[in-house]
Amino acid sequence: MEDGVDHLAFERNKAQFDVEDMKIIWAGSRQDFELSDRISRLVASDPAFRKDDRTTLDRKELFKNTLRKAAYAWKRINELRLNEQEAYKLRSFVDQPAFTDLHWGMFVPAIQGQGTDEQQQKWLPLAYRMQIIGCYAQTELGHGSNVQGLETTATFDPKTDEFVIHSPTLTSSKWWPGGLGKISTHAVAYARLIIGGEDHGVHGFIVQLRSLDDHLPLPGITIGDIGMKFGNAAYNTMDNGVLRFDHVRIPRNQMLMRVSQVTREGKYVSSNVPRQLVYGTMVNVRQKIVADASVALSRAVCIATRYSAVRRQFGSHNGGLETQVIDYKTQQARLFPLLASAYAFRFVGGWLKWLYMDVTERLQANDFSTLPEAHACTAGLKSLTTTATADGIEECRKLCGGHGYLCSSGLPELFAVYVPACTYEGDNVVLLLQVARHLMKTVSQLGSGNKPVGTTAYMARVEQLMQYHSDVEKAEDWLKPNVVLEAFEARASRMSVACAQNLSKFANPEEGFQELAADLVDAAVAHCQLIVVSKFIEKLQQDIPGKGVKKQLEVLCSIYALFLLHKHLGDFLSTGCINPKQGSLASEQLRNLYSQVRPNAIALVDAFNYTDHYLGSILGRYDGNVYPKLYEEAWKDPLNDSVVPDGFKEYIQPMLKQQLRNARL
Ligand SMILES: CCCCCCC/C=C/C(=O)SCCNC(=O)CCNC(=O)[C@H](O)C(C)(C)COP(=O)(O)OP(=O)(O)OC[C@H]1O[C@@H](n2cnc3c(N)ncnc32)[C@H](O)[C@@H]1OP(=O)(O)O
Ligand SMILES: Cc1cc2nc3c(=O)[nH]c(=O)nc-3n(C[C@H](O)[C@H](O)[C@H](O)COP(=O)(O)OP(=O)(O)OC[C@H]3O[C@@H](n4cnc5c(N)ncnc54)[C@H](O)[C@@H]3O)c2cc1C
Repeated sequence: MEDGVDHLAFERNKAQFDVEDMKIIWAGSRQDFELSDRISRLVASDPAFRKDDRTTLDRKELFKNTLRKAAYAWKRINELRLNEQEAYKLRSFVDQPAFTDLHWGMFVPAIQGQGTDEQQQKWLPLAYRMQIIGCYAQTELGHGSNVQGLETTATFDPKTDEFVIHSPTLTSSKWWPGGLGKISTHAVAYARLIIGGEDHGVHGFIVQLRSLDDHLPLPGITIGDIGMKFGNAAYNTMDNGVLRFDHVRIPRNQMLMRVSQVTREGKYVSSNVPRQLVYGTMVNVRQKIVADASVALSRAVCIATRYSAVRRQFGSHNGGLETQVIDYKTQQARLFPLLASAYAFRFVGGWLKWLYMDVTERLQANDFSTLPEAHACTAGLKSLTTTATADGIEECRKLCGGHGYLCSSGLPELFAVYVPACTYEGDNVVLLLQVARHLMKTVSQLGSGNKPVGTTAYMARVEQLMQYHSDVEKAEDWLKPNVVLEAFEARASRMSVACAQNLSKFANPEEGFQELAADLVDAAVAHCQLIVVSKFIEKLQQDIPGKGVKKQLEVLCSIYALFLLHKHLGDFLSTGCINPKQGSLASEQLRNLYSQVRPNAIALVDAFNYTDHYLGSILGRYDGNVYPKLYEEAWKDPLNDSVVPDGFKEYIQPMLKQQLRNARL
């Protein structure tokens, strides 16, 4: 509370649960909470990390400022001897996309996942000490989604024991990699491996791009930034780059050789591992993106919830206070499902992290059985959560009315930084089509003795689910986890089965897949929503300590599920899982649940434990002291540096004088 007054204290006093205990649940454990709390305060209290001036800087200033912060963060990480997890937290709380995200988030994991032991021993220590800085150069001007369509070539030259990396066409120029444009010294670059004229498909190669002495591009390398992106500051702190190779030579041992190798004689040898492991880094990052979705959405929801309790419109009687906008049922129906989604994504993110760790351990033991499940879950949940989060942030902006459109609300920048998550690491529709393929394969194998496992295990009960009709009779029935779960399972399996039946009418299955793509995407969404709902329900079956905490989570879980049911009512009705009366009972129950959340709303967003620095929003201030601070902030705008603006005398005054002369004539 910067001015010592807590304008939201009366809201905080209404809470029916222990917010400190909820903070632990949100963080994952007491240890995680303490770590986040400590590092976020460290960043917030250091003036070198201030970010309130960010939207007024031009691109060059902004970029230089990003470099300064990244270097300072690295200095602090070393001075304080932070471990990997603490360092990651520090970079996240600095809250400014930078080349370091790609270095630590993709370059290092690509070498860890796809490099041999020898390659890891050579490259990782350099990367860990940041003596080299790397990026992930996969996407090209002509191809992003279609990885197999990449055109860059890596041709083996047996005479010199080297690969020749080349960009044969304009469209083969690497385009988009973060950190590439101005900073990276190295890249893991993806290229088609050509040996003796034979194309062995796309593989990863470690390529040095710039001199470690003067940072100039090495011979044969053309490199630069691809230009200004959506939003003002937002993602423009990142140097997304373009790169062309003109017959650049690298030693043979710089091909990442865990999945397949090229021998000195030029023989291509595949290890006994699936070739899809070349895509492993993307699976890793998609998993992280799901966990991050809950962070981005919760930030927006925290801002919109606090501001909705501060903002008043209409309803004043006899000069009394007007109504807090959070009390309007329409505001609740838009805001509280987003609050519930933030918690839902938090828990499914935690589960996905476990799934990823599990598949990683199995892969190390040469067990590849859960790879398709891990790919489908990471792809589908990345798509579902980023779409909902991007839409949710924009909805939060609207929930804040006009003031939400000000940069000082923090929401425009949050949206602009976040929205490319719907595209990067796989376009969300393209990824849902991968889930759909997994579902169609699962359905086609039903009855073959190949029992569906993991998140598709419910399909084993397909016959029962095809017969299912909800037995909900009253609104409270929708609070029973099994009732909700069965309805979601029945809807998802029926949508998948309907797609499979329609596909079977096509002589050419691939043609059918293209034709039915929109329905397949809907089926994939239904399946992914079921995963999120079921993981929320599973979370509630764990021991949840703290006064009133479990009750609040039960309410949020029901809101999340019933909101989806309400939003996709067409699916539930058209598949015959529920009838219209049961649909209206779900809506009735939702209204009850919103009333239960209302007194707890502020405490539920306090549980995210965000500092004012991290939120970066006047509307979302912890103390709710919005109006004086908005007023104060306006005067800081560079336009207000002078009373008469630059350009007035040049352009406006002559116009005014001309009008005056005309009027006199
Ligand atoms: C924390 C870090 C900061 C974040 C900053 C983010 C910065 C952004 C970085 C980037 O964007 S990097 C570039 C990311 N690019 C993409 O995500 C491209 C998206 N495209 C693909 O992933 C793939 O090309 C595709 C869409 C999955 C299709 O691939 P392909 O044509 O090769 O496959 P299919 O023929 O459809 O499938 C073959 C077979 O392989 C299975 N499979 C596909 N992908 C994977 C995978 N990642 N892991 C495991 N298995 C995979 C697929 O299911 C098929 O299986 P079967 O049906 O044959 O059994
Ligand atoms: C901010 C940002 C950062 C990035 N960082 C990196 C990075 O560090 N490294 C890197 O290598 N790449 C990076 N990328 C690139 C990113 O991974 C690609 O943009 C992404 O994979 C989408 O590919 P695309 O651009 O080719 O889209 P396209 O595939 O061209 O998509 C265009 C449209 O076509 C549709 N579409 C495409 N294929 C199909 C299909 N089979 N069926 C139906 N519809 C289809 C899509 O849904 C979309 O609507 C970044 C991108 C952005 C925006």
